[in-house]
Amino acid sequence: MSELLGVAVLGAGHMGADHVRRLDRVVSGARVAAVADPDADRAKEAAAGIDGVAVHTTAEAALDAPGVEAVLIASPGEAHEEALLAAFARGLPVLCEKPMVPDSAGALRVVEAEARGGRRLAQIGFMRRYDPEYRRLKSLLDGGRLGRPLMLHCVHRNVSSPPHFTSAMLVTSSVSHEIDAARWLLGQELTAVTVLRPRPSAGAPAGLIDPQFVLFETERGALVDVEIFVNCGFGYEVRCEAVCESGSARIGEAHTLLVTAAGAAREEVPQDYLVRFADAYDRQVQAWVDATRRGRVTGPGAWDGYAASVAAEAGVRSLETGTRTPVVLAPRPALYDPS
Ligand SMILES: NC(=O)c1ccc[n+]([C@@H]2O[C@H](COP(=O)([O-])OP(=O)(O)OC[C@H]3O[C@@H](n4cnc5c(N)ncnc54)[C@H](O)[C@@H]3O)[C@@H](O)[C@H]2O)c1
Ligand SMILES: O[C@H]1[C@H](O)[C@@H](O)[C@H](O)[C@@H](O)[C@H]1O
Repeated sequence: MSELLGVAVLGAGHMGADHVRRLDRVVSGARVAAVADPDADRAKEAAAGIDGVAVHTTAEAALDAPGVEAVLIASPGEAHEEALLAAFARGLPVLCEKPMVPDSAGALRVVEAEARGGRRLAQIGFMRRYDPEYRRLKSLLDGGRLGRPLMLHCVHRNVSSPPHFTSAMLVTSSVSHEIDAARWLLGQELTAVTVLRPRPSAGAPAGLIDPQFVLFETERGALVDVEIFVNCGFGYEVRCEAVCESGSARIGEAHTLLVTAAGAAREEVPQDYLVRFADAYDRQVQAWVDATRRGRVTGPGAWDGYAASVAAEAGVRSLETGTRTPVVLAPRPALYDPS
């Protein structure tokens, strides 16, 4: 491995361009070796000013570019399976943005391909596991001081959704974060999901079912509720309250800037995830680079990506049918046994 890990970034949109900047200027131990986007101008713009970077319009060409030793996938979810399998075929470690693969059959193919190779290569971009507030909550719950967790109440609000966003994506793209956070915080698999439709907001694009109210059940009887509202118009808000047998703990309310002026105090609310989770993305990518350089995967992996896809797909079915829907996972390959 070279002195600086050579990373190919696939997809140079909102997240991809931000990850290119992060790898180039924030994170230590890595460099951007290639950028690929079918939109050549976008790829060129993201790579501008970086020495020795190859710019391509296909993922395959970027993976085969000189000096590429690892891959960061930030293309749309539908392109992830092909990119992951191409990276595995070359033995390249990967950090893949969520959702790993939006449909569970494709996600299982990724798990099976990695398991066949006998070596963990993929980390999935569930960056909340690196957010300092989420980490404090996790340590508190693991420490057991509050007793067993009984419920998680989660709020996930976006100012607005991108034009391509569908009603299913509220679950597969947005709630995928709560699915992973709940599995990680509670150390339990989800077993069933029910998605309810509150009265639709007049602020949502026509036809989009927004907000939605999602209720997960877990294998040891905890309940997790999630308000997902992606066109709330007023702020990017992510909160989580854990209610345990002898206490509760809440995160997500400390991200405001309090400005006092002209006889009034005003709190500024972040408007998007790049602001709210800036620190988490930096920590996530640094941890991935460090682990990759040691030949390891230490973050959420392909099994976590698969489990999230299954729960989200069951959620979409529940949204369509209005009924409680079981979450059924395939047997977990030994490669993913906890170490
Ligand atoms: N972790 C987070 O909080 C977070 C936030 C936003 C987006 N995301 C995820 O990041 C990914 C990208 O989202 P985005 O908001 O940047 O989307 P985007 O639409 O802004 O960018 C996607 C880019 O990928 C390019 N692309 C399309 N097909 C490609 C392919 N086969 N190979 C390479 N590039 C391809 C597109 O031309 C576009 O430039 C998605 O999986 C999304 O869910 C994660
Ligand atoms: O892709 C984005 C991203 O994952 C954000 O973290 C989430 O808040 C949005 O709802 C989702 O659309």
